[in-house]
Amino acid sequence: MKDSIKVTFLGPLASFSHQAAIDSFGKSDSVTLFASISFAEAFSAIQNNNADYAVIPIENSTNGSVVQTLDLLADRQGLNKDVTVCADYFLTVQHCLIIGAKPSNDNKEDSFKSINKLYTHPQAWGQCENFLGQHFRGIERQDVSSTSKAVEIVAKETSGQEAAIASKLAAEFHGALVLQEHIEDRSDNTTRFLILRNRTSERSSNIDSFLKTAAAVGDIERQKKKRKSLISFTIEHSAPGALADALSVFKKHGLNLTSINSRPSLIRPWQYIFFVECEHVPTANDETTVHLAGNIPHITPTYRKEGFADVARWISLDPDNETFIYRRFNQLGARNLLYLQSKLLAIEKQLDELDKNDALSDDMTLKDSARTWEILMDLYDDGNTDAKARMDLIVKLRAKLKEYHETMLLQSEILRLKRPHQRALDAYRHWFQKPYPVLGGQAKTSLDDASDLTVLNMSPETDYLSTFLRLHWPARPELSRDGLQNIGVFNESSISRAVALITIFVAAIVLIGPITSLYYVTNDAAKIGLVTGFTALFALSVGLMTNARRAEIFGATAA
Ligand SMILES: O=C(O)C(=O)C[C@]1(C(=O)O)C=C[C@@H](O)C=C1
Repeated sequence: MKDSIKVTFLGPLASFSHQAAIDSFGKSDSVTLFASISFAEAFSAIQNNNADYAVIPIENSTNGSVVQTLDLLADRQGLNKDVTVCADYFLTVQHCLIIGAKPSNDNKEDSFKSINKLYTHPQAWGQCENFLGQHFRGIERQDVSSTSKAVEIVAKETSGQEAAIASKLAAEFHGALVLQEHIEDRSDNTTRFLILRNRTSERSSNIDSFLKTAAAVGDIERQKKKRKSLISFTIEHSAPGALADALSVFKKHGLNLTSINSRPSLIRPWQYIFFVECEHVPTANDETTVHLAGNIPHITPTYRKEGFADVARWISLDPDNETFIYRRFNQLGARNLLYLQSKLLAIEKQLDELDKNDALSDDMTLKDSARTWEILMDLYDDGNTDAKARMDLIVKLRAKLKEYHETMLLQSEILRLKRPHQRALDAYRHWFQKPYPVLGGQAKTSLDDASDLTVLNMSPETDYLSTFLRLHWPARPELSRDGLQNIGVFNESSISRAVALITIFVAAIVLIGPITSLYYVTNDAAKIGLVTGFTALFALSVGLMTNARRAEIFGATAA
């Protein structure tokens, strides 16, 4: 027997999401419906293949978008990268005011008056604003994870002081009492649900074979004719008209825009992720939406760069290139040179043996070939085996020695490269590791051994003043990969400018100071004290504010 398909929805049972799941997939042995405690949990059930489908609300005709769902679709942390939308379903949503037990008094208005706290899902408040404004102005409202959770809470409360906003079905399911039906502002109040699946899963690839009725995907004729797509992207928000240009591409391709939403990108303020839904009639060779993204000017499809591409993006972000940090492989470099050296030692020994052989030979021409290149060449051209052996060895030697010397020079360059700054290394490590290492395999360990790391840019100033300023410079915060922490980012040129200004100012004081003060001071002891003080101050400021070496400080102070 085939495994039943697993469908998840926002629980507990009897929520509107549960109703939408039953309507879409039906109730049978081939379908297992199970509740998730949040939308995020339903998304991760799909990502981890713990569910085949998830039924998630995306928008309501009265109250607009479900922002929690948009945020999960934006997937800023790359947690749900395989989650995709495969169908949608429209559910008429009728709300009721529900209490835990029968009120003592039959007068509805009196029962309303005894209620001092209301519970429901945040999406439901805005769908019942007229009713709430009329009867419950100023009454405490408590957001809960779903409408059925709200009923579960008030069902335990029998004083009639707490009420939930939810469906009639939820009231029946939890054994609660409906005080007022149809409290929604509009009789056509409808919530649209998306049906999600994991794009890598074979099992869920044919949604049509699982949907209970054609209604679950809308009018069947309409579905045959039109295809719906949800595309998310960001734009270069500083480019004038970028959004208008992006949207005009949909028109050009005959795509009817049915909705547009945006959420903050959380990369920088006032930059947005746009969600555009469009409908079009598929053609025989339908690749419209596939090519669409490439045709939108200034568009950045909001897929997250992964792995090596993501690390390369991060490394190149730093304007001072302090993050060009790589392993230097000191041990491997040393070992490679040792192998090359051993190879040359072997060639050297073979050459020595050939020399000995030629020296002891009775063949006078061969002996001469040790001294005269032309004779060696003649012998070689005549096919003399000794000369051939020597020539082959010379060619080998030439290639190996070249390789050895080139490697040596490269290695000596590499040895001159500086260690990364601890500050840059800490920021890189933090970004690389949180919430999980961005690279897999051995590359995961590439930043572990600080003593074997090198930074490729020319090291910025290493004097004490620059170091002090770097530690205290007001930095622009940038969100780390885990979305939890801010990393301080600043431009090294601001530090250089500040150091230059402070240095000029102090230099002026230590040079002009003694001249002017000696003019006014007449006492000899005070004069000696002043000269000593200013000389010490000069030596100290050169030591702290410049990267002069000891000999240079000594020389400058003596002068
Ligand atoms: O709380 C529920 O019952 C849900 O299924 C969630 C939800 C929503 O988020 O839109 C579903 C339909 C209604 O619009 C109200 C709440």
